[in-house]
Amino acid sequence: MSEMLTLKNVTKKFGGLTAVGGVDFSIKKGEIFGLIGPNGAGKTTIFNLITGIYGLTEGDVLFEGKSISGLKPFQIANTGITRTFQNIRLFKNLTTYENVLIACHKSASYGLLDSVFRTRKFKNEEKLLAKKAEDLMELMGLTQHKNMLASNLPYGLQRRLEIARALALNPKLILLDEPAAGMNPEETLRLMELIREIRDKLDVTVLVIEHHMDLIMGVCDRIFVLNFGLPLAQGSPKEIQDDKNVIEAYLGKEDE
Ligand SMILES: Nc1ncnc2c1ncn2[C@@H]1O[C@H](COP(=O)(O)OP(=O)(O)OP(=O)(O)O)[C@@H](O)[C@H]1O
Repeated sequence: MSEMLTLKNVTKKFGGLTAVGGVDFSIKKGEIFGLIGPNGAGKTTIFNLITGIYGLTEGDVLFEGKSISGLKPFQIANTGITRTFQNIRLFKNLTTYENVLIACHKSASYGLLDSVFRTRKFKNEEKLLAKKAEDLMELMGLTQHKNMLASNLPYGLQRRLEIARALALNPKLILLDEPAAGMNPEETLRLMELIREIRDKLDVTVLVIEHHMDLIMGVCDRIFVLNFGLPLAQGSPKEIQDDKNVIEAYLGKEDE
């Protein structure tokens, strides 16, 4: 498996606070990679550094072997990295279908005149984009809620809709920021299956931040643990579960 994303000595300081310091990890193509750590450990900051929302203080981020540090967020999205957010960001007054379809239109190749004169090119492409939106809704279990306003969807489905929208941009790598937040155990289990399907059916590599340990341990190939912005451990779910430092970071020392 070739390396898809590589973080080298990734560091972000906010004034005197080192939110992320000296983080190194590599994600291989086709992996489901987990990023965990206690609250405030720096996980979302790492997503913001990868996607260009924040600039790096030190270090480098490479995507498919090329540095992407310094690129603007839209340029990074164009290389094939998309994400979801901890606080859901949907078009609340549009339907499920419209939310996905708008994102699909990012890949439309027809011009303004084609759309004004409704040329054959326009009509053919519109059909393909509609089919793509339908397929994504099907994959994410949203078809029966197609015409519901995003604001009226139950919370768990809004999270799935966010993922469908991120997938509509044809990513090679998707970053999921706490996708199971607010979900019940049954919804979380379904989400685990969906994350596997995204990797297996769409050939998308996944980097996921999550506090639900059942999800992380059940779905990830490898896991990276951050504590106070610093690397704490890296390994398979079993290795992480048995790691003394990780147990201490989450539960505290036995004699405390
Ligand atoms: N824009 C910012 N300005 C100043 N400090 C920030 C900024 N963004 C994050 N921080 C700080 O950086 C640290 C890491 O925050 P971050 O949100 O990345 O943690 P997290 O691991 O994602 O936490 P959680 O699990 O609670 O979402 C925190 O101390 C936070 O207050």
